[in-house]
Amino acid sequence: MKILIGTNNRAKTKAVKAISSIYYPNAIFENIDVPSLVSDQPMSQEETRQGAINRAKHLMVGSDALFGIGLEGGVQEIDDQLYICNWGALVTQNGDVFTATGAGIPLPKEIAEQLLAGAELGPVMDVFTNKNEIRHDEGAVGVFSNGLVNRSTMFEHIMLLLIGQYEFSYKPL
Ligand SMILES: O=P(O)(O)OP(=O)(O)OP(=O)(O)OC[C@H]1O[C@@H](n2cnc3c(O)ncnc32)[C@H](O)[C@@H]1O
Ligand SMILES: [Mg+2]
Repeated sequence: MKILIGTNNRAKTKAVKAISSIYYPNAIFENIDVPSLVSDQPMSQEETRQGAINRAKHLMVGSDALFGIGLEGGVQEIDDQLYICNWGALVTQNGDVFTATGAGIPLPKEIAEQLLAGAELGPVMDVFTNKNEIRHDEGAVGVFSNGLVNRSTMFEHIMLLLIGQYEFSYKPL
């Protein structure tokens, strides 16, 4: 039984494997770097959700896998604050699409201003933290939650919501 992961990002991959392995212990995982077909830095909930769906759908074209998982990070402006937002999509072999959204916290003003000027969160966070590629590790959510919720834990929650909906929909009543 194969599960496809639409990214090479390590934080996302860790979340998909951790949660899927609980429910499908025999699963074999394959990472495929599919296009999200949205901006590199999605700027709304709608765009972020669409990126996750596009990735998952792309994975399942002509595939015999159990399902494909697309995970996407973005930001959304509410009331002069820029919140990170996160979405996931699970697409099955017969084309069913399940979606779920995850945690959101506001970014500090100095970070938000750079994103609104066209920068991407990943590189901006690396400069801010003086680290390399934190999008593969704790991520912005990990930094600004003081390490209490890191990027992969946050995507694990989305994975639970996706697999939960998938299992519910195929459950005999
Ligand atoms: O390879 P992919 O799967 O695209 O992984 P990614 O890290 O680029 O993740 P997304 O495209 O889903 O995220 C969109 C942008 O926001 C950045 N980003 C999102 N969440 C982040 C986080 O928690 N910490 C740092 N950067 C983040 C990311 O680097 C991108 O610039
Ligand atoms: Mg990306």
